[in-house]
Amino acid sequence: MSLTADFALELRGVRKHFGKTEIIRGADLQVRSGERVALIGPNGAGKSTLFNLISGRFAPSSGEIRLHGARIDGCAPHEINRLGLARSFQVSNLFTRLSVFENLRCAVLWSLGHRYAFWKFLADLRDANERAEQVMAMLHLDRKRDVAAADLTYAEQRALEIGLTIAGGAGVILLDEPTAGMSRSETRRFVQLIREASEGRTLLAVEHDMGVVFDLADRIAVLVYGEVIACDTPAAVRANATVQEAYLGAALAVGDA
Ligand SMILES: Nc1ncnc2c1ncn2[C@@H]1O[C@H](COP(=O)(O)OP(=O)(O)OP(=O)(O)O)[C@@H](O)[C@H]1O
Repeated sequence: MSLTADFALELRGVRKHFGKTEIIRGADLQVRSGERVALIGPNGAGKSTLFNLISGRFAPSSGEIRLHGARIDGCAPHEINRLGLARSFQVSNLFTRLSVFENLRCAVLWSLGHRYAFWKFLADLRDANERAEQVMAMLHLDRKRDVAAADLTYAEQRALEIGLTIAGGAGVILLDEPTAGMSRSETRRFVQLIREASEGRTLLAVEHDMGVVFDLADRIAVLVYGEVIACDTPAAVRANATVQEAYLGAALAVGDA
């Protein structure tokens, strides 16, 4: 099988060891453009490590990571970001003293890059204002336009955090446990918001809440001991005996309890 640009994101035989311990052990994953994939697996399976590899925080020990067909393994995080992949952390990216609007405008301006011509900056600023307003409306944060990020509710901060990735122009978004720490009703609303905001974009999300996973994902990738043991539709993954045995049986039993 050849590597192609048909996939927004592709991992081939990715390995990562820390010292003598191999944490990611030949992970393969293909995410199509516009697809929403949830990455699940038991604690310590390597989900965060995989995100760190994709976003450039760590370089793989071996294997390939491709974004729209181009190799990104070994690239710095800011280079990968410029190529259109953004990672949404749990609130850590926000400028807490800046308003909602200013945060979004900063993300747009960053994506436009620094061009040291004043006339160009003014034109960019107009575009950035418009884009920031659009994303703000999409996130239903227009009523909080001038509120400092620090004064938003937790769910609003998470929404703004996702907004930064979108305002920055990312086509591929990694979400770290998007609904962690939210109440049931917040979670329901937030899943809907993620769905709307990610329309036309590619999403890879680590999520522990199986309700969210099965509600949001087009496909579910199951990582166990550093290997992707299945990547399929929610129904197929639910019915997969190996997944049941390795992880999902226990996770669903806990979720159902
Ligand atoms: N920088 C590092 N150096 C050494 N070991 C590490 C490093 N980062 C992660 N590990 C180890 O890799 C393993 C996988 O950790 P990771 O956080 O990727 O798992 P996870 O699937 O995200 O777990 P969880 O669901 O609990 O967040 C763990 O045993 C962890 O201790």
